[in-house]
This record gives sequence, structure tokens and C-alpha cells, in this order.
Amino acid sequence: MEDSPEESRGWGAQAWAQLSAVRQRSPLIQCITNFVSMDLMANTLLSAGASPAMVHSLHEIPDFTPNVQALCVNVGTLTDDWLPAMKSAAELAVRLGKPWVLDPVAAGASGFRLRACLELVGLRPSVIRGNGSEIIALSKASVGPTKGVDSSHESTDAVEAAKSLAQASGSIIAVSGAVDIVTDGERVVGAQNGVAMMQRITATGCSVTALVAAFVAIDPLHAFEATASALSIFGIAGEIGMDMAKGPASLRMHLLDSLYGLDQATVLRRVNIINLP
Ligand SMILES: Nc1ncnc2c1ncn2[C@@H]1O[C@H](COP(=O)(O)OP(=O)(O)O)[C@@H](O)[C@H]1O
Ligand SMILES: Cc1ncsc1CCOP(=O)(O)O
Ligand SMILES: [Mg+2]
Repeated sequence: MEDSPEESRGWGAQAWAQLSAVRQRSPLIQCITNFVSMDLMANTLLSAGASPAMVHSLHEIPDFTPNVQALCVNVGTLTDDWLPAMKSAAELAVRLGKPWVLDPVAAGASGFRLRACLELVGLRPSVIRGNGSEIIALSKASVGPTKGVDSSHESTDAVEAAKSLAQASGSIIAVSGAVDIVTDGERVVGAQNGVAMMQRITATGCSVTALVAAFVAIDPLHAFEATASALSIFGIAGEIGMDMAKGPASLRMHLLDSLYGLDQATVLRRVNIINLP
């Protein structure tokens, strides 16, 4: 069933309030992320008004993590030596009551990666954001033939997997795709913003996960709503960016410019989040 205009306006007003809070409070987001994504992720956070720091040495976590407003952990280029820092930062964030967000890149691509992701899920991330294949692999805890970091599933194929993963983990689960699905295991919403060309830019998934961390940082008691808002806002930036873009490279630039320049009227008009069964 379609949402009433009142409900749609509610989501738009909430997304605008949360984006405004990110801009005003500029939360410090610690990112332990893959080498491919560092640039776009940091620039996405800066364009949204947040403050990124790619700090991943195990030795720095006791001093640094207590000062951040949220942590983003991404296993995209995982090796043995990075995992202890990811786990240590996540454990400390939980102990200090700070939100942390997991991006289980290519979770089903190898046993090593899947085991690492499952260990991280056990450390109770506030939010897990992946594509359809990643969320299905995590939910089934199984390795299989994959397209690596890309998805071979639609996000809508992963709704049941997302709900059961949310119930088993206690985390909010977000599945990106043509429709971005968000669930806490009971409620399910779909954010229907974005353009297909976003898949042709590496690290857009990683970057929207970091944006989720920034939104959850400023509204940790409403992680479900903050996650849906962040996905919708990033999608709107992609839609507006696409009007000026000629292809992936110029979309990357225009997406960042559009995220930086989003105003209230545009957010209220374009946020498209609906309840799903
Ligand atoms: N077909 C699509 N239509 C609109 N937006 C999309 C589409 N596919 C992906 N996106 C958007 O691109 C971003 C990255 O998502 P995705 O490609 O699923 O992640 P990943 O890069 O981790 O596989 C998200 O903001 C998502 O909403
Ligand atoms: C190409 C690649 N290889 C390892 S991590 C990575 C980036 C993945 O980024 P995203 O999940 O946002 O597409
Ligand atoms: Mg990804």
C-alpha cells in the first residue's frame, strides 16, 4: 500500500532535519575502510558536512576512538592484519555507547571474509549496509559463487534475508539497490531515490555506508530512520547529479556537489521513502 502524502512529508522533514544536524554538528566519523573507497568516502562525508578520519592502526584506537561520534568498518580489501583493529575499534565503540556501522563488502566471496564479517556482526553493529548478495550471504552464513564486490541480486530479493539477519543480530539492516531496503526485523521501508549509473562508480556503496554512520551519529536513538534518510539523501544527490553528468566520472563530481548543495525544498520534494510489507 502506498503511503499517504502526510507520511511522505514526514520522511522528508525528518531527512532534512537529520541532514541539517549533520551540517551543524559535523560529527567525527572514524573510517576503517578499503583502499579503493577512502577518497570518495571521505569526500562524501565532507560534502554532507561531517568530518572523516581514516584511522586504522590498532595502536591508535585507544586514544582516537573515544573521540569519534561514530565508527564505520568496511572489509573491502581485508587482510589478516586489519581485522584486529576493526574488532578492537568496534568493541570500544560498543563499550562507550557509540554507534558503529558495518559494510560487509563481498561477504560471500571467501571463507576468510565471511568468517570475519560474522565475527564483526557478533560485535553488534548499529547498522549493517550491504548490497543484495552480501546481505543474503551474511544471513545464510554461506560462501558461494559471487560477482565479487558487485551484487548478483536485486535488493528486493533480499528482504526476507535482511529481516532474519536483523532479528538474529539486533542490527538495523540496509540493502542497497534500485530500491534501498531498511529493516529492523519488524518494520520494512524502501527508499526509492538514486540512479542506476551510481553502480558504475566504485565505492558509492561504501560511501553511503559512511553517510549512514554520520546520520546515525547525530540521531543514535533513531538509527532506523537515520539509515533510511541517509540512503534517500545520497540517492537524491545522485538524481540531481545525473542531470548534469555525461557518465560515471562526471556523475562522481556532480553527486558530491549536489550533496553539498541540497536545500530544504529539494529534500522535501524528492525524498521518496515508503512502507513495505
Ligand atoms: N539501479 C539503481 N537505481 C538507483 N540507485 C541505485 C541503483 N543501484 C544502486 N543504486 C544506488 O547506488 C548506491 C550504491 O549501491 P550498490 O551499488 O547497491 O552498493 P555496492 O556498491 O556496495 O554494491 C546506493 O546509494 C544505491 O541506492
Ligand atoms: C572494487 C573493490 N574491491 C575491493 S573493495 C572495492 C570497492 C567496493 O566498493 P562498493 O562496494 O561501494 O562498490
Ligand atoms: Mg559494497
